[in-house]
Amino acid sequence: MVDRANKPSAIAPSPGLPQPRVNLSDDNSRVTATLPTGESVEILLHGATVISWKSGGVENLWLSEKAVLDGSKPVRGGIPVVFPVFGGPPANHATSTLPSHGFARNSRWEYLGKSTSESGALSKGGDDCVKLDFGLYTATLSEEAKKAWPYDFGLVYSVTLGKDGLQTMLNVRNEGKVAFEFQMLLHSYFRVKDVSKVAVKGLTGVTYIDKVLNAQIATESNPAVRITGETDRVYQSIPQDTTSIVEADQPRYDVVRDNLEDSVVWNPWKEKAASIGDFEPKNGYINMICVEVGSVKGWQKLDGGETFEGGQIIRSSP
Ligand SMILES: O=P(O)(O)OC[C@H]1O[C@@H](O)[C@H](O)[C@@H](O)[C@@H]1O
Repeated sequence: MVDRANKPSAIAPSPGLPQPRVNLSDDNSRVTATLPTGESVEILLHGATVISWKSGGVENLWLSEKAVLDGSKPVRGGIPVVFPVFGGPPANHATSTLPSHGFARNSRWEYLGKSTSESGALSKGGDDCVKLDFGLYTATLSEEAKKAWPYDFGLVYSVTLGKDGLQTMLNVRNEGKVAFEFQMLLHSYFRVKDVSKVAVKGLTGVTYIDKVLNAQIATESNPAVRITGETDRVYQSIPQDTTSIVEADQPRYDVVRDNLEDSVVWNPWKEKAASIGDFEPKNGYINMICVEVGSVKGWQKLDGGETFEGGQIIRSSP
């Protein structure tokens, strides 16, 4: 055998790349995931509520110090999932006996497992993001909720943590033969340093219902919506996909809607925060703003076997 002068050296086996770490707590109450680059997310099985999302070492979500995390009531803060009705249910509708914002945020979801994907919206290749799936079905619903909303449904909520952001998607499936109508909303509480320096952009020209002003209907003329008092507005049929939260003129969060047309902008301000028992500290309204993506104008209707999927990608600039 002739020895080649420029024999290639043996290819070294590629060292194991660091993987995302995923942990289900010993009491089966929460799932945490951390990327090798340091980003992390924490989700309670109660409500499939994301209660923490950190990037660049900074917490992006506001969580009340008095938030009840034991499953006895919805979580005040993080990202509660609102389904199948937004706000107080209307009389004469199939949701009429449900609690405000529905049952999803107050039900125990099942953890369906993790996957890493190279093709997701937040992936740039390799194992650089992790997707956590949670399920809620008619069979696992409380008897009370089952009675109040007697449809055969399945929800899969996927939370994907990437280096560049967080994606949360809700998939709704009608598992039965009878059609049902629903609304959905992802009630994100964003953490800010000082809400008086915040502007919400991307809503110009959009019609909204002002819940603080007796549900008066108005059109947003301001390219930068500022929060100067109690704010509770339901922006409808928004043509622009992205709503941006800017703080002290610096980009802070971009909220990109996926197959959802509406967004609620909410801040309780001083008096309302004082009246909410689990809202602490009482001046915490200074450090939060809710921009909640959803489908809340009218109803989504699903016939038997049909599915709907909608959600958001949030990018943070800490
Ligand atoms: O206190 P809850 O049920 O969590 O709701 C908080 C707020 O949620 C917002 O989505 C509503 O527009 C507000 O009207 C409401 O006050």
